[in-house]
Amino acid sequence: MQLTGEARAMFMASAHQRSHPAGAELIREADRDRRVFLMLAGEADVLAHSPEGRMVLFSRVVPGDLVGILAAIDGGARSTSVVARDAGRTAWVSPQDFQRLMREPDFAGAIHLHFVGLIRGLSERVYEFGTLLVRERLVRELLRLLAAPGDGPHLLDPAPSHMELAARIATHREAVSREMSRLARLGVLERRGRSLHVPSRARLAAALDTGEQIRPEP
Ligand SMILES: Nc1ncnc2c1ncn2[C@@H]1O[C@@H]2COP(=O)(O)O[C@H]2[C@H]1O
Repeated sequence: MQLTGEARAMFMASAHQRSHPAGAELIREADRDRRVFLMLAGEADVLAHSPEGRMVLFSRVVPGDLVGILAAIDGGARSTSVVARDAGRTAWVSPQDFQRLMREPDFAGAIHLHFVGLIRGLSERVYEFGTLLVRERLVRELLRLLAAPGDGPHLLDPAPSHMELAARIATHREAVSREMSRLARLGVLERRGRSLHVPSRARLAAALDTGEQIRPEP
């Protein structure tokens, strides 16, 4: 959730700041810590591990996002872990300061919008997991990752690994590798070094209709 404008200024007025290295566990699943973090620099993954060690990726935290709200609101344990993808910096407030901020209508309004976005995203994923094939889930996930609107060429740099994509769409790496090869054969994406090039979102979206009818661009 992006915290902007007045709500961000209110948060920063009570916040402490700290830097972290790549791989730092900013939040540990089931922990009792209840601080709320605002990402200032760097990115992080919201994730959980099954008892067998399988990773599920829920979301990506980018600069400007607020994370760690649930425990601060209900006093419960952390719902997931949040792990830094690279070196970065956060601002954090205590659960008591967060509760105080929540009594300010402007701040509470921003948090309500956050929960609406979270519920919409979760509903979309439950729908996808319940009804769609891996093939369709993968294309939808790639379209979400290609955040830029419009239909020009798009670049994911660095490209997400097949393992990461599998953790995002609740499948295994082999299934993702198979589908990525199929999409490359169709000419709707291309691996270029460490990045993934998508010439057209519309053509990638058309791959949702499956079939092998899409031809590589000349
Ligand atoms: N499905 C999800 N999508 C996005 N963010 C989440 C999701 N689940 C948990 N989080 C965030 O990750 C945080 C982990 O700590 P909290 O449970 O305190 O608060 C959680 C939310 O801020």
